[in-house]
Amino acid sequence: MSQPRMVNSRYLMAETASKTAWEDEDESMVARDRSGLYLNFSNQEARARPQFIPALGLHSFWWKGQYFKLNRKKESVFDDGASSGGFGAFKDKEDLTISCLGRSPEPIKQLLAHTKEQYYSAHQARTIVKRPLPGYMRRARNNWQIVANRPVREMKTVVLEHQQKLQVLADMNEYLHPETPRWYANRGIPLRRGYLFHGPPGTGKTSLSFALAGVFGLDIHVISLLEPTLTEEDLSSLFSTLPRRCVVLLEDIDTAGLRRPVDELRAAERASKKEKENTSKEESGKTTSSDIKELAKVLKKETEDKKGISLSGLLNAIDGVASHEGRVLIMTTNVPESLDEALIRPGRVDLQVEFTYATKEQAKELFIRMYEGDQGRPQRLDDAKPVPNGTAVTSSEKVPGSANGSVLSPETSSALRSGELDIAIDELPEIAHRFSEKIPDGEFSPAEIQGYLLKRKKHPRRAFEEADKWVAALIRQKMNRTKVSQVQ
Ligand SMILES: Nc1ncnc2c1ncn2[C@@H]1O[C@H](COP(=O)(O)OP(=O)(O)OP(=O)(O)O)[C@@H](O)[C@H]1O
Repeated sequence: MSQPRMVNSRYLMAETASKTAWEDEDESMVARDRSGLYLNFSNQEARARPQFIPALGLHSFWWKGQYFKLNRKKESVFDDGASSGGFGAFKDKEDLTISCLGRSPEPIKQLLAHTKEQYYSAHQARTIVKRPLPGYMRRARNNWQIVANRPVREMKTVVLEHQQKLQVLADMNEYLHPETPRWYANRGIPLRRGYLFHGPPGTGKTSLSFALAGVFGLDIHVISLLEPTLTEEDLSSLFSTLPRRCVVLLEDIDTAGLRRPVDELRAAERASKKEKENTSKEESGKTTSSDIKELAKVLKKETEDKKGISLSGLLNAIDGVASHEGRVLIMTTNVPESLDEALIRPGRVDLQVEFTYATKEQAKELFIRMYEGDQGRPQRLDDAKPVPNGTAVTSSEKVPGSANGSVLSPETSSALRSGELDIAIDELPEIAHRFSEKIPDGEFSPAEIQGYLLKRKKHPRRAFEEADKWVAALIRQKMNRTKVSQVQ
């Protein structure tokens, strides 16, 4: 649609432009209620300006001095659902035919290369998030669906020990290097890399995974083992249909209740045997071996009926023959101790990263990040400068007011100058420091601190002043193990 001839074509189709949550919107298109105080989104789509695209049929345009014809054809085809094992249904199939004058297909090849380039430059600063298709739609060839296309999460927004970040970045950078596959192949090592991110909830495990996908420009494939319709066969086929390079995020592997059918059964058998023995001693040998067999049968049935992914099913998927090589697997857990050793043995997990409750230093960084101006540009490759281990770190990695940098970023300065915040320009590092002094070391998660600050989004001074009360209330809440917070 960037072709002037196409935009001015006399045959256009108007589409309601539905936007994703991340797309910029024109404020003037949003109505207000009668008081003028609150935004009102009723009939938002009807009010939005339509988007014009070439109508079905024949169009023509010029590109780089060459005349092209574009034919848009749409037809309904019947998909009998045989490949998906589902029900048949009519589906729209669209064909775009591009032709040009002359005998050589070269101009068309160039045009396609150009469109591809345009598409990628528009999507460069975004991360595509994919999840498994719903159970009934899974197909042999593609089981993944795009669920989000969001702006890249910049690495600097994940507050972690600098060294920790660098370690993962360097490891992943080396693994993704084009020469790595040959190196692995020459040594007969399967081309896989696995990380275990462990730590309490809300400490940044998922955030770091997204930021890593952003740094390396990879799509992220998220699987929750808690998904009720996910079978072991699905899991294997999901792993076998991954793209060449990608991040796979297996969340909360501990809560999945990975069952271990054989072990469980044996343990149950042992327990029941013992119980029987005790009873039989008491009842002077009335129990027969057929009783035990009967019980084992019932237990076996129960185990088989249990839904979910077994440990061997998961191991099969992540390193079985069908498992795609080249991917980076990130597993996250709140309770690493509960994991089976087999799951985290070297080769399956190559690097463990521990996430902890926030230190004072991290609380300070979170404070500064919260009140930074939001004119931040998406991270670009030319913003990155190499560090000795070969990994790129953005210049904004240095945190204002922290040990490794003391200057405010231009965005922060401009936000402060524009009077959006309730403090003066040079006060932020000092207030951030004084705020962090009030936060007990290693007791609150970054998510908790972020939540508190978010409620005082434009008021760093208030956030600092009310921190004592909030800290005391949160400590009380944690001690009493109550979910109800007194100060928010
Ligand atoms: N280290 C951190 N730096 C910056 N933001 C963080 C950090 N930890 C948590 N947050 C914020 O807290 C929220 C939850 O974080 P995230 O989902 O990454 O935590 P998690 O460790 O994966 O939690 P869970 O174990 O519950 O999945 C996010 O909004 C994130 O921005």
